[in-house]
Amino acid sequence: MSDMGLVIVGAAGRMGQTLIRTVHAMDGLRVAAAVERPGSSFLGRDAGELAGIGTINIAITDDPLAAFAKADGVLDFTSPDSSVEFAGYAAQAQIVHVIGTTGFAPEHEAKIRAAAHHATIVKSGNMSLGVNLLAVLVEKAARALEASDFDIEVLEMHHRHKVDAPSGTALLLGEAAARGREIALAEKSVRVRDGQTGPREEGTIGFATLRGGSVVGEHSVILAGSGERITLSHQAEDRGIFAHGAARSALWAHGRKPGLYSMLDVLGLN
Ligand SMILES: NC(=O)C1=CN([C@@H]2O[C@H](COP(=O)(O)OP(=O)(O)OC[C@H]3O[C@@H](n4cnc5c(N)ncnc54)[C@H](OP(=O)(O)O)[C@@H]3O)[C@@H](O)[C@H]2O)C=CC1
Ligand SMILES: O=C(O)C1=N[C@H](C(=O)O)C[C@H](O)C1
Repeated sequence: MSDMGLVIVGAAGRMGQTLIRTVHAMDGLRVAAAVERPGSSFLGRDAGELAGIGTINIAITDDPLAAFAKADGVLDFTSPDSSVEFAGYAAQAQIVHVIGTTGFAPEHEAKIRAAAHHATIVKSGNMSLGVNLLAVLVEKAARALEASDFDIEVLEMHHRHKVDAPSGTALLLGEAAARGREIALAEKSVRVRDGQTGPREEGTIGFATLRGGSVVGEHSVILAGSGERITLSHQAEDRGIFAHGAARSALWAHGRKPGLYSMLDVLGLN
């Protein structure tokens, strides 16, 4: 069988460059095209040279429709509005769309669900094996420990360039805790605390966000009881873990029927 051809959108970004290196090195996959925005200073540059692996004869283009038409799938770590647009194109082309972008509003999520009637979409706030396994552990811990005894807080730190908060991973871990507690996260999350907050409300899930320097991604879920505390955590040391998960998702999704899947489906952890 021929290699699966993938379009990397946002090819010049931190994840885009990591994806170019990962896909180029991986058996069964090839870089079919690399896309940046119209007007980008990277247009026309060779995607391999930009990613530090030498020429791969793929010039960065601003034409996603033409790129999607000749590919089997798309790896997308861009922005919420762009990912919604790309999901529409992936639906038209009836191909695989792996979405790693974070920071979606409910309106974006609804449009992605609609696109998944025709595209095979894998979407996750964190594509690493470690974080998805952590989510399974968090769900179990939250189920085992009563809300009256243990409070749950999610703490995250990322590099100074990150534009959304809480991180997609923090929300994914919060959702896992909420599943364990059989509550709706949207009704029980406390995303900001400032000033005279009053005491902590039992059963809520709190979020705290740190930003600075070059931190790739650190997450802790703290289950705090009286006299003891459990901390489940993950440190990402290299963006390659996310790119590897995205590439693996594309291979898993290839030939599968349209729908909206998660990394838990890909990893068989669901
Ligand atoms: N799920 C996961 O495992 C992970 C998710 N992420 C998420 O991925 C996203 C990107 O992160 P990161 O790589 O650090 O960000 P960067 O800003 O470094 O990269 C994003 C790139 O996408 C480009 N882009 C945006 N919109 C378009 C468009 N319409 N067409 C073509 N190119 C576009 C940007 O161009 P421009 O600068 O011109 O806008 C930029 O080059 C974030 O949402 C982040 O949270 C990151 C790591 C792991
Ligand atoms: O923006 C990032 O860098 C990351 N974003 C994802 C998130 O929002 O959780 C995943 C990872 O932590 C890196």
